[in-house]
Amino acid sequence: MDGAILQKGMYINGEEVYAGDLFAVENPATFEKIGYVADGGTREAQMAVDAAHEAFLVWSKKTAYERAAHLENWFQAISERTEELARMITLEQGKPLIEARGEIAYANSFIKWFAEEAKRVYGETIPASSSSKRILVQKQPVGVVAAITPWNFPAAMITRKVAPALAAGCTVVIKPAPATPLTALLLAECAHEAGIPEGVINVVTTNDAAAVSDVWLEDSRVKKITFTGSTKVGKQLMEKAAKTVKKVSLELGGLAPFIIAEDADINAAVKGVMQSKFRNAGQTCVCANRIYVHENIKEPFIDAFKTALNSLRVGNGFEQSTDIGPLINEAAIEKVKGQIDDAISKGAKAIRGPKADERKGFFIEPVILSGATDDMACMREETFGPVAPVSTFSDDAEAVRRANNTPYGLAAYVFTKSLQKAFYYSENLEYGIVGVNDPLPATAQAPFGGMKESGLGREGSRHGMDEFLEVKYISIQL
Ligand SMILES: NC(=O)C1=CN([C@@H]2O[C@H](COP(=O)(O)OP(=O)(O)OC[C@H]3O[C@@H](n4cnc5c(N)ncnc54)[C@H](O)[C@@H]3O)[C@@H](O)[C@H]2O)C=CC1
Ligand SMILES: O=C(O)[C@H](O)CS(=O)(=O)O
Repeated sequence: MDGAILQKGMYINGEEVYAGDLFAVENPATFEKIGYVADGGTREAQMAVDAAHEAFLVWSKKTAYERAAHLENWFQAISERTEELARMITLEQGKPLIEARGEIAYANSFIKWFAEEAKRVYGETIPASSSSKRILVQKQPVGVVAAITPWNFPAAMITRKVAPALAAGCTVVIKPAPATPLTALLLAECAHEAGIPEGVINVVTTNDAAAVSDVWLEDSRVKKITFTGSTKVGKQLMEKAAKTVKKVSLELGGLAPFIIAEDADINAAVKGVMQSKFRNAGQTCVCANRIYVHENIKEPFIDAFKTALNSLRVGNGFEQSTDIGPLINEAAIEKVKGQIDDAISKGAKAIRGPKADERKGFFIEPVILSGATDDMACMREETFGPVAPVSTFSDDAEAVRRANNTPYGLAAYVFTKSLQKAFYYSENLEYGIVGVNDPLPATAQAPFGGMKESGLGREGSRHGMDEFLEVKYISIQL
């Protein structure tokens, strides 16, 4: 092993912990090893819950104002290390540096938002039907929370869970994706610097996700599982959580329809689909996955879309000209290529954008698939890549029917200038998030989450606090 590069232990009970083995973290744009990280197992998983449980007894008894102050200090520490954090995201995940900087700001906005929400965890009194009784309702933290997070937003998917958990008075054990553990450890370092007490935040890095998460799922001291990732894994976690009736929040896969109504501003629609489709190389759960354009405006839309596609640059995220970085791994490349081949075999026409310079890396050029039909894999399965299938529709009812014809229900988009169409679509689309002329709706102030098999619960907004709180009814007989 090259001793010159980064070597990091886990962060448990305020200390750096090694487990004997290490696993490598590689740059998806160059295949270079950027660091080695401790490969935790069941012992470290247990240690983390022990630490979080001990810390919960004190952290949960702090006032909301004390917890808010700690979160504000964490926010400040992250703000001061934004560039370092952003560069780590680009190194281990590949996204363009400008997007990585944006992710740190987005991640930090949850810490700022929930530092404020901590002070607004209101209870209530309810008029009793008996004159000799008084009814109180209090909200209390659920306890130790286990967070299992993905590689596509290695910072934001952690703070979107940890910030409300800490604000509510919970403590956390985190298992980041093995592809992007270094960002998670840097966030923990910022929390340590900010003075968040030992045991409140714990990070267990591992190449054996199931071994670590099974310890947490079986431990009755862990009261909640919060997960972002594939629907397949989300279902497995939900099933295992049932054994100890843990609370569960799931942000799972999407299959976002992007509908362009007959009256839409075509240039605005093209700009919107470029932002939604190609952000993070298409590796977001809310990316436009299926583009439905009214048949009467298909040609001008495709022409404008093709021009915009050709302006994209594929390359290393550290190069200022890069719009699309690498995908996360070989399996992602194979999955995306498979969907493209399937579409072409079923009659789609591929309009390919610029290739990456010939060099290493999990690069794939962006592509529009014109003439897409709903039987194609790219129209039925989450792509997680820079592929834009375009299909036409004749009327709004058809567009809604086809958009809803999926087990997924995370995000949907509609571009129109008509108020009537805006309300028709937004009220009839079966999705937790509907962007009306807005391709980038995600923000800390708003509830983010899916319907159907795209998940359970909401992250962000005041709703994000409820996921980490128990509602206690206190009845007093006078
Ligand atoms: N909704 C979203 O934001 C995301 C959706 N995905 C979808 O999932 C597909 C596969 O991507 P992956 O990164 O492989 O997602 P994944 O669901 O396999 O991984 C997400 C997290 O779950 C962990 N994990 C995996 N298997 C586990 C198990 N059996 N028990 C406990 N934890 C486990 C991983 O280590 C990672 O931390 C993507 O192509 C995409 O379609 C992936 C990442 C984020
Ligand atoms: O998991 C994801 O892909 C993110 O939640 C998407 S967003 O929050 O950055 O829009």
